[in-house]
Amino acid sequence: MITVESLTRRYGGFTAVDNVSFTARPGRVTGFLGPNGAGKSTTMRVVVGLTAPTSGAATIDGVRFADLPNPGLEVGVLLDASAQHAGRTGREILTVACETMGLPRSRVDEMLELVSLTPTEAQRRVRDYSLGMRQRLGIATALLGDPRVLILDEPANGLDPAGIRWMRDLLTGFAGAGGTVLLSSHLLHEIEVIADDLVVIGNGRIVASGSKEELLASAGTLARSSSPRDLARALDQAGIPSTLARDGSVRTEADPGRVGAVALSAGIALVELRSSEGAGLEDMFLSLTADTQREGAAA
Ligand SMILES: Nc1ncnc2c1ncn2[C@@H]1O[C@H](COP(=O)(O)OP(=O)(O)OP(=O)(O)O)[C@@H](O)[C@H]1O
Repeated sequence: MITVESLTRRYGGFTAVDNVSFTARPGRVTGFLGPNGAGKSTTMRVVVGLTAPTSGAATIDGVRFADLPNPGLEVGVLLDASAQHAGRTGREILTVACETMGLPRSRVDEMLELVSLTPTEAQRRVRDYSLGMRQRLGIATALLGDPRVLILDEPANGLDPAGIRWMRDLLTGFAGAGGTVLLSSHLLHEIEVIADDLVVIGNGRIVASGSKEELLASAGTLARSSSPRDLARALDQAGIPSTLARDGSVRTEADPGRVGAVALSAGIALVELRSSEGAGLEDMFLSLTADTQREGAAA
């Protein structure tokens, strides 16, 4: 289990991660979502001991990553596939990692086969790898020590469609066998398919967390009118918090009936009123992070 408790990370006067708490549990894939610059990578870097927290803590089964005696045997990490030693071949990278972890060399070939890197590709220097090949090598390195926890930042980045499906099956199988997976991705469809739990972050703060079903079921209502500001104001006056996206849609946790009644009594004509339930992860993500999106929420 990964536990993040009241984690804050500041850079000078800027707070990149602000009092973040969540858990990623065994047997489940936890999707970590948020707009660009929301604080996902910083949080993951703190979890794996690459960045020190300003305050708060992150532990893996109760132990800080830095205190794990042989971390590669317990936690598989892929944060930046391009950070691998560019002058080494894929095979060399896996061989060195095997030696560091005290594993038999036979693991190298097992992992190369698992991630579908051919013997010829394994002899090539990493600087000549495509992004998808680097990603596959990074996954091979993460899985080398047969860990029970995986922490992956954008692992599907650069993978071809077959690679994405392979990754999906791999992570689902890993969690199905009792492993813990914490996974960040901008590919919301991928997350929707494989995640059991979601943690959504915006501007360094958690804006939602819980099981995927729970969060998707509470997606609320979307309304449109030719005077969206008036609608948002009328809802506010009725004690219903709402978010006005730049595309003019108004989103709220209240049910459509209440929103319709407020619009009617305020004399505002609605051109669209619907429950966001079943609208999927993209709608939920845009709605939850509307205040923190650079572009404002899309339809
Ligand atoms: N070493 C650093 N010094 C100063 N600011 C930093 C540093 N590392 C990260 N930040 C800032 O912290 C914020 C969070 O960055 P982070 O990389 O965690 O975001 P992210 O959610 O992973 O974004 P993306 O989806 O774009 O990868 C950003 O504003 C970033 O510029």
